[in-house]
Amino acid sequence: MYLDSLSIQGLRCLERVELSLDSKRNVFIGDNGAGKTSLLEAIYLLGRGHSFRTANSRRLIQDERDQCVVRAQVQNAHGRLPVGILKTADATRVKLGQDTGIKLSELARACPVLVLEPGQHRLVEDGPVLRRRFLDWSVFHVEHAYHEEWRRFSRALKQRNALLRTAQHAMLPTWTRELVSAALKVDQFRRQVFQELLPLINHLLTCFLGEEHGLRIQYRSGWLADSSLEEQYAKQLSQDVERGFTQSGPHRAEIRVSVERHAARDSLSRGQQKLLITAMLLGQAQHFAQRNGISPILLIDDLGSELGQGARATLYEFLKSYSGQIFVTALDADQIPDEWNKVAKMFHVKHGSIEAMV
Ligand SMILES: Nc1ncnc2c1ncn2[C@@H]1O[C@H](COP(=O)(O)OP(=O)(O)OP(=O)(O)O)[C@@H](O)[C@H]1O
Repeated sequence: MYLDSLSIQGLRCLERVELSLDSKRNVFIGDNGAGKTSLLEAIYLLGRGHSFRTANSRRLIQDERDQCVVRAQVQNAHGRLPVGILKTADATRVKLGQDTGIKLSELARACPVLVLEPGQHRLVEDGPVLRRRFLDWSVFHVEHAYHEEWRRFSRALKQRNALLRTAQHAMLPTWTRELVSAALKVDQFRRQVFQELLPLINHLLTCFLGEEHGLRIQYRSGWLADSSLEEQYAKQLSQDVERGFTQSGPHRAEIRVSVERHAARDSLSRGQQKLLITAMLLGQAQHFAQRNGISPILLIDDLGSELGQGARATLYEFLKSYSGQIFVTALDADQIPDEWNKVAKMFHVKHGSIEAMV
């Protein structure tokens, strides 16, 4: 699966861009502020429905415009599929083939994409939400029943929370039973996928940080391990009523990353954090490929920045054997592995316009 061509209109400084792409490696070189990250943002938008830099679509849309549009031809095992996404300040419209009104989940399946970019230190530094999303991306892409179970869980949680806030609790046992049933499924999927991901990530951590890295990554379900979820809901009922929400469950799950009992965010340097995140994302890409037989699109912003020589060599080695399509940005061509000069398609980015180098 890869993007054959790409068209962008009205996204940040990219007024109108039309590109014919290489199925494997595409490199974008340009000065600060030229529009390189915006290009990656456009591709990410196609596969995720939102930006990795902002939750506010208005910022993504070029000043003076009221919408941005990204279109691509996806080449997959069944042939060519046109995909497109249009964003206004408060709406998103998706097109797959000739069909409009498509759900974002369908777009995500057609165009799986992962990004490695400087802002991702938040994956380590922020609370559990981003790490849950990290795991859920993998679960969604390898366990197709997961999405429905997650929706069932979210619906039951919403209903239970609404009931907790009223004085009418007659339906509470029914929705609690539904919540427990969906929660256990969600947890089971997550736990299984986490077990598959972990050895891949650990192997990459060893490559990047050496045998003695001391990092430990654990999955926590979102409720205490010493009793069943049903028992915990029974025990916590009066507190849940008092607070007006359900305190335990998959919505409180966590991927805990620690070094010698300390949270990773308190004990790793910025560079080590970057290596940890790189290992997590590359492990995720490998896992996707093992389970689906195809590799997701990899977006790498500012290739090689903040990495020492050894780590950079490990990353280049990984990318060399990566079978999926890769998009990288860099300030200078000398940040790009030498052997790529012959095989990659090179583009020059300047003031929001992008030209293939000849
Ligand atoms: N909504 C917008 N409308 C128009 N221009 C915008 C908008 N948002 C950002 N820009 C401009 O887009 C330009 C491109 O930024 P981008 O982050 O893509 O650059 P970059 O090439 O990745 O730079 P760097 O190497 O410094 O990260 C910036 O100059 C920024 O001012």
